[in-house]
Amino acid sequence: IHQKNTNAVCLSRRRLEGKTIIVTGGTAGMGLEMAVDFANRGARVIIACPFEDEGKNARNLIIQQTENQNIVFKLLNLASLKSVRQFAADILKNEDRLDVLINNAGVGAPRDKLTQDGLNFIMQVNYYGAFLLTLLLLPLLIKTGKPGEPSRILLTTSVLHRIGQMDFKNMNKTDYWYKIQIYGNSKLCLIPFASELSKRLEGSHVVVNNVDPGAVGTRIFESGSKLLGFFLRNIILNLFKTPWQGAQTALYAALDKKAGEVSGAYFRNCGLTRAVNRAYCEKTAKILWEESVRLVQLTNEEVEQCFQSL
Ligand SMILES: NC(=O)c1ccc[n+]([C@@H]2O[C@H](COP(=O)([O-])OP(=O)(O)OC[C@H]3O[C@@H](n4cnc5c(N)ncnc54)[C@H](O)[C@@H]3O)[C@@H](O)[C@H]2O)c1
Repeated sequence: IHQKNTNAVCLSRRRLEGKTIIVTGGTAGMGLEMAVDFANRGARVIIACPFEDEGKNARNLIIQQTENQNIVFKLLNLASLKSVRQFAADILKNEDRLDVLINNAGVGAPRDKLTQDGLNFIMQVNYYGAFLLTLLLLPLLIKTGKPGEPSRILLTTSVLHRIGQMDFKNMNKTDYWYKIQIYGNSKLCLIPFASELSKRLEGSHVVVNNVDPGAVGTRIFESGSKLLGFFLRNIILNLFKTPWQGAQTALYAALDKKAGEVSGAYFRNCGLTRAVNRAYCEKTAKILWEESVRLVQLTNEEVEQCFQSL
């Protein structure tokens, strides 16, 4: 239904005065580019990550570049269920609206195998953390969305979802031969999550979509290996999109009028496309939902509360 923009640049001229946008990981890479763009359009932009210095520097840089003072940095560690709950509670208490939630933060290389919550580190940052945060912020998103002007949730996936697996008996397995497998698993989970959530939000003015930025030259896959680091910096990164280019699909999905008319969809290169077929199995999506609720330790009453204002 959409004309594909082959230059893959978000052409929207929409202004965002009076709107509030959260960009997780809006402190580096593509997230920082998104935050600068939203700030230039006049939005209140909340950026979040677990690193105080990175966050403060990013906030200063955005204010300097855009002259928009309405930029907030908040600590958020997606690898901790407690931190996600604290961040969400702070937002629900202090913000009166939330127009766009961009679940952008992600990690590629494992730091710790398991987190304090007993979950696989990459799975928790890339998937469970985004799952919990999104559910907890639903009341504010539902309150903000209006007919013709929905609030929007974006979930950042990757072409690597294609190598992903979902083994419900072993969701937090760490001993894969290729570490990139866990990254693929986490990115695959975000697709049935978007489908299932979009169904549960039917009748509301909230849309939820996946965005796939393509291959982008950021620090995400930097590891301790000097040789790999050399290849990444000098060879691979030059072939990839720049962070600004990589940010364009998320900007399109957050701003374009037509992109706000679909839910449960997958965007790449500023246009609609589809994920791998098995990502759309309804039965799998339902099992994944239940399993995720259990693993992020949400009670059924809490889940009901998230949707209460529907
Ligand atoms: N770079 C690529 O080629 C590529 C391709 C497809 C998808 N993606 C996805 O795009 C998103 C952005 O990646 P990027 O390439 O800009 O990476 P990046 O490493 O430059 O930025 C990642 C951001 O996430 C934040 N972050 C890291 N750990 C966190 C945690 N525990 N809690 C909260 N925030 C945390 C970082 O502080 C940073 O702001 C990620 O979800 C990534 O998986 C990237």
